[in-house]
Amino acid sequence: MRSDGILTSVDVVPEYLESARGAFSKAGFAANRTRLIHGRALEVLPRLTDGAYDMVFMDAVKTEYPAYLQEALRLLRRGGIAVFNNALDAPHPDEGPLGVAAPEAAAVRDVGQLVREDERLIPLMLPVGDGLLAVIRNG
Ligand SMILES: C[S@@+](CC[C@H](N)C(=O)[O-])C[C@H]1O[C@@H](n2cnc3c(N)ncnc32)[C@H](O)[C@@H]1O
Repeated sequence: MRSDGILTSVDVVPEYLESARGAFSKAGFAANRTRLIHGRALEVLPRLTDGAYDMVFMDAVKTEYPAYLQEALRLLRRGGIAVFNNALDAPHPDEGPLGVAAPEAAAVRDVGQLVREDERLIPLMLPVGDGLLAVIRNG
């Protein structure tokens, strides 16, 4: 982040937010550099300011990824980046040969299609972990 950047994080588990608060403090970030919001992503994101964010990183409920994309595009400034974790989820032995559970896999595929169809967006698939899909909002 830039020296005047602020990180906003949303989670449904208060203990995780407290853990994050402790980690940021331990890493030397002043309390006013982070904003930790308790709640469900699809209830909190609509309350955040349009065009005010440089990056939106998503790693919560995969079936909600298409809705997160719509929220992220509204929140990002032009040139900002939306990043989806687990975009190339590897097969899991408990979940059969198709890998991730079908509705989750379908939602991740839907994000890919939405990104391909939107001429404002530039996608980049990064081979990190289970795949990071980065989407630049170019318009
Ligand atoms: C895979 S973990 C995120 C891990 C984190 N990105 C990291 O690298 O340490 C998913 C997180 O999403 C949170 N979560 C689950 N459902 C959510 C929702 N509807 N809205 C916001 N956060 C949610 C969980 O509590 C959990 O902390």
